[in-house]
Formats: sequence, C-alpha cells, structure tokens
Amino acid sequence: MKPKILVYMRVDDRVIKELAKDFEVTHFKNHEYIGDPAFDQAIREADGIIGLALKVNKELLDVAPNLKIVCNVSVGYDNLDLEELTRRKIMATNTPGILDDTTADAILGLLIATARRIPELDSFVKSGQWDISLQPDQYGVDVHHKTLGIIGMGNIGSAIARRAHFGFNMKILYHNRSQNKEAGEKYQATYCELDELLEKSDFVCLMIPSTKETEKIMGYEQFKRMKNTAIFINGSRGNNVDEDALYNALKNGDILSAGIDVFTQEPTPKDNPLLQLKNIVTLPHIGSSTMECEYNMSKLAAENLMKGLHGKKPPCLLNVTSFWEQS
Ligand SMILES: NC(=O)c1ccc[n+]([C@@H]2O[C@H](COP(=O)([O-])OP(=O)(O)OC[C@H]3O[C@@H](n4cnc5c(N)ncnc54)[C@H](O)[C@@H]3O)[C@@H](O)[C@H]2O)c1
Ligand SMILES: O=C(O)[C@H](O)CO
Repeated sequence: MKPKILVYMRVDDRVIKELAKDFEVTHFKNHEYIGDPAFDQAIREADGIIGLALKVNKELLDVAPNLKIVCNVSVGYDNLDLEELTRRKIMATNTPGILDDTTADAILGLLIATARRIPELDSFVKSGQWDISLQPDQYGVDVHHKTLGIIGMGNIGSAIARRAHFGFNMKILYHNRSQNKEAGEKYQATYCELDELLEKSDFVCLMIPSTKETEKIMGYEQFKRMKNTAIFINGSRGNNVDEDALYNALKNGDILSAGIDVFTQEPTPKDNPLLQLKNIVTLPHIGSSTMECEYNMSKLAAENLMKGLHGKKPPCLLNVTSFWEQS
C-alpha cells in the first residue's frame, strides 16, 4: 500500500502528478480545516503533508497519529508549531533560497508602485479622468538615491538590497539579529538599531520572519519615529505589523504611504479599514507567486517529502539538530 499524503492549497499540478506515482494523494485546494469530515479523515490517515500555510498545531497533531513529515511550500514557517512537531519526532521542512529573487522583484515592484502611485494613476487613466495634464498633487516621489532601511537582512532582504544598491543607487541601512558582513561589503549596507533605521530611512522595508519576538514589531511608536515623508513596505508577514497603528499613521500623515503584500488575516476581510485609504497599495500576498517560482517551490517541497518518507534526510529540514541527528 502506498503511503498517504495530504496536499494542502497551492502545490503545482505537475508536481502532484509526480507525487501520485509514489503516494496516495488527497488534495484540499482551499482553507479546509479540522471539522470538515473529508479533511478529518485525510489528516487521520496522512503520513505526510505538503502545502501552503496549513496551521499545524497541537490540535491538528492530536488527530494525525501517522504523520511523519510536514513540508511547507514556503520559506516562512510561522504556521508550524516547530517545538511540538519536534517533540513528536515529526519532520518539518520549508523552501528557502529559491524564491529570493522572485520575492525581491515583487517587493521592489511594490515599493516603486507605492512611491510613483502606479495603481492610483492606472485607475485615473482607465476611468477616463485623464482629460487635463497631470496635476502636482498627483506626483509621486523619487526612489533612486534615497535611503532604504531593510529590517531583516536575510536571503530576501539581501536580494532587495542588491537591487536597490545596483539598480537604484539607494543608500542601504539595515537592522538584523546579527550584522550581515556580506551585505555590508557588497551593497555598502550599514547596520543600525531599529530606532535609528526608522528615523533615517526614506523607505522602510520589513523582511523578517513572523515569530513571538517580531509580533507587531511595527507599532504606534515605530510609525511615529519614521519621517512623515517616508514609505513603509511590508513583504514579510502581517503579524509583524499592528494594523491599527499603520492605519493611524497613514490617516494622520505620520508617514506618506505604504505598500503591503501581507495582512494579519489572509485573505483580508473586505471591511479592513486599511482598504479604505488612498495612500496604501495592497497585494494579495504575491511575493513568490510567479509560474516559475511556484513550480520550483513545489518541486523542492516534494523533494523534501519524498526524501523524508523514503527514510532520507530532506534537504530543507527545519528541526535538523534536535531531531534527525539524534535519531
Ligand atoms: N510576501 C511573500 O510572499 C514572502 C515570500 C517569501 C518570504 N516571506 C517572508 O519573509 C521572511 C524572510 O524570508 P528569508 O528567506 O529572507 O528569511 P531569512 O531567514 O533568510 O532572513 C530573515 C532575517 O531576519 C532576521 N531576523 C529574525 N528575527 C529578527 C528580529 N527579531 N530582529 C531582527 N532581525 C531578525 C534574521 O536574522 C534573518 O537575517 C519569511 O520568514 C517570510 O515570512 C514573504
Ligand atoms: O513564506 C513564503 O515563502 C511566502 O510567503 C509563501 O507564500
């Protein structure tokens, strides 16, 4: 009998087809969760899970007695209770590295779209309002030669810094858990404490993982510290930002505008007050969502799953030291 796997949300169809050669696949394309009878049965029987953003916590693990591996099709793994998975000797994997350039492209795109007010001016043209020349109150602000503060100079933060430094002649400041020597040398990026970065940057780009420590790292105080001409970009996770504080800062002119790829709740509710503001550009969490990148991420996640269920060490094992090397 083939091992059983639960495929959750976004996994490339070609990859699912490959997986079906080795495994019995049950695919949930949307946000099904415990309580849905079909999902309950699939999770009860699953040897492995592959997919995007399934909340894997004690509640779910308690009803998944056969589970051996959980493979995220994402680099972020804030959806996983890693401690609990490790305690139960269940492997967990993610997909680091292969999405850096794609995500950095999207975040730079969002930054430029926000600075140059591209979505707003696109609507202006398409709605037939362009009957006189552009007015000064429709101008955007320059990106080139400005100061970009990156919070989280990891893989994606570095890919953003590379583009900003070489492509736009921006001055890079960064805040990180530890100093990133390579970014300092290659992109002339200067390490600073968070407060200093917020005070000096024309653009602040958040690129840290979502953890207990980073929850609402951008709150009322942090937005107040930013220049009132500055633009805030969140390409990380919604939980890292206090959305009420962001709303307040945008509404009161504490900052100029914001570009947001991620929300506290996704999909974000239609009545999220942020959506009413003119000075915010929003995206539905598209950082890595290109045809090429999503396929590569699915393939890497599938490789993790295959290796794990075939008794080999998955290439992107997250709980490596605490689990694999002891077992
Ligand atoms: N918008 C999207 O579609 C999208 C796509 C990919 C990743 N992401 C998010 O971006 C995050 C970063 O991805 P990555 O591949 O660059 O990860 P990474 O691990 O390479 O980099 C994260 C960096 O953040 C730093 N960091 C962590 N906690 C910190 C703290 N409390 N204070 C200061 N610095 C801290 C780390 O030292 C590290 O350098 C992911 O965890 C994910 O949440 C979003
Ligand atoms: O963490 C990631 O890889 C992305 O946010 C997934 O969409």
